[in-house]
Amino acid sequence: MQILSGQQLRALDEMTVHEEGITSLELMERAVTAFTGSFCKQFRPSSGPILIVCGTGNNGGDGFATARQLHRAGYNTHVVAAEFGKRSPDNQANFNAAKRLDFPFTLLRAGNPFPKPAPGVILIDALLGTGLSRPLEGYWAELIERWNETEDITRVALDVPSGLPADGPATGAVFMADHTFVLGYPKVAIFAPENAVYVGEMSLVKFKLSSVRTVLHVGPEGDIRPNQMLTEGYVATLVKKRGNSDHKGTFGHALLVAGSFGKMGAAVIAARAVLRAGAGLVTCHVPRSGYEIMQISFPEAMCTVDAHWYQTTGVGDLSQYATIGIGPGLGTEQLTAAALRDVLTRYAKPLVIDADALNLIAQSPSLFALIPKGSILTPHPKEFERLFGKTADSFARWRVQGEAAKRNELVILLKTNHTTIATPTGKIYVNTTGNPGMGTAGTGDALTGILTGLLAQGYEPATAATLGVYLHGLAGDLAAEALSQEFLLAEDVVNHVGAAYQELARVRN
Ligand SMILES: NC(=O)C1=CN([C@@H]2O[C@H](COP(=O)(O)OP(=O)(O)OC[C@H]3O[C@@H](n4cnc5c(N)ncnc54)[C@H](O)[C@@H]3O)[C@@H](O)[C@H]2O)[C@@H](O)CC1
Ligand SMILES: Nc1ncnc2c1ncn2[C@@H]1O[C@H](COP(=O)(O)OP(=O)(O)O)[C@@H](O)[C@H]1O
Ligand SMILES: [K+]
Repeated sequence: MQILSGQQLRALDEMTVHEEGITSLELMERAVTAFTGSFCKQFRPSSGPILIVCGTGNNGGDGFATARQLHRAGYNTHVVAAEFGKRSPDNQANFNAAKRLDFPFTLLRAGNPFPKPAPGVILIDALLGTGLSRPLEGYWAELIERWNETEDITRVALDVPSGLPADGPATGAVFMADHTFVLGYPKVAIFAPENAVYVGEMSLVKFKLSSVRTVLHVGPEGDIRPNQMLTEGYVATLVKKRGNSDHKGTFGHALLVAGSFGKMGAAVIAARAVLRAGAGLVTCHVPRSGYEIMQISFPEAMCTVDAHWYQTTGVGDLSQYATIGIGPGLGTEQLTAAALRDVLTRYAKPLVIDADALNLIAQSPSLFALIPKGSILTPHPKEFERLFGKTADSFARWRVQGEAAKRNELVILLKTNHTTIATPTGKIYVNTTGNPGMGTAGTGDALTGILTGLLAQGYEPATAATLGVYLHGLAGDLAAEALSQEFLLAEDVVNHVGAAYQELARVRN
């Protein structure tokens, strides 16, 4: 699904009004009806009294219309109408309509005593939406800060948390929502890891709008940032069907170069993931000390053994492998750097490069130029920084990520709670699966194995990366559902890849 900028969203509203011959007020009512439909599924009239704080723009207009609809649906509703500017016409119309109804309605001007929500209140923030033009300041910033500190209330943001710019870093006060109901299309700021604290749990509220294709030419121009949100429906279409006569030769033979003394677990986790993702065969190249560990832990894997007892110093013939995954637990010794250089020099097909292989490349930048086109790099933010330098925030990081992927014809991941996947064509996907339970040792190794397993099966690199990242997060979600986030181990993620495939098959059929 397309991620739209504030400018594109405004253009889409105008296009919808124009194409359908409706008024912008009717469009607002449509958006709010979709929102209250979604809201009422999660919060019942018995969930608590509703306090809706409305600003003077269209976000506030949505707020007044929400109050009217929730009041009619039997919710105990109270409106606070903030007065900090001139009301937009649709805001004024919904303000007037809400005022005529018999629920508590308070006008709030800068300097008034701060309204204090009672314990148990569900506070709906409709102060500011995508029209934010400067940071929140003074009285209104303080109001937001106070509400952020109020305990025993549930904070719900309508469209975006007030104070959060749709397209750039937040600089002033921002409402900290427990739950954000995003209207129409996702805005990029909600995916920045530093904004997770403001967005909380996200729901996308869908309603009828014109085709996004009509506004893709709208700015900001030259902006490099995530432009596609991965959805289950889309990812499900990426999974290849298996032919009845296919066999382990068809599904590819992957080489995994991973593990060193004390870090053989990374190699075992990744090797399992290669086969669980569906590859036909996996051979693991391991140091001598890792041979028995691998054979006993994972008998399905074959092994080639390095001359060195503790680390990888040289990998043999590469010609038989459909792809290579290199890096998990590899260590960063000089002898291993030489082995990596040798692999990158001799192997021309796309491979998966992770962890210590990325650290080795960061230490010897001349290795970067040797990476075969189409390869998938999987840094987490620290590894990303070592490779590409320091960046101020996610927006700067996304730009560097997108530019590097395009310039070098690589697929570059940035692994976070919303992993982004930059492709050589300039698309940047953002992932929507995964959970904090996956912040546990070895889940990155599992991802490397999954990606290697998909490349081995002949998936194009960008497809392997988008499907692999989504599948990995979905497996983590299903594992957390079954076991709890706290209990989760990397092997649980690998063990739920099957259930994740089944879920994708269900969505597709
Ligand atoms: N397609 C959609 O998604 C739809 C979205 N609508 C709503 O429209 C909203 C956007 O409406 P607007 O463009 O009117 O924007 P806002 O409702 O965010 O408000 C903008 C107003 O606030 C003022 N303002 C901006 N920053 C301020 C600050 N820091 N302090 C004080 N005042 C500030 C502006 O000067 C302007 O008057 C969306 O967030 C959404 O809620 C719906 O009404 C219609 C359909
Ligand atoms: N809060 C979270 N939400 C979603 N995914 C997460 C979260 N925390 C971690 N992950 C995922 O878990 C993986 C961790 O990878 P990495 O940091 O390389 O771990 P390791 O080095 O231990 O294998 C990444 O794919 C990351 O996206
Ligand atoms: K809001």
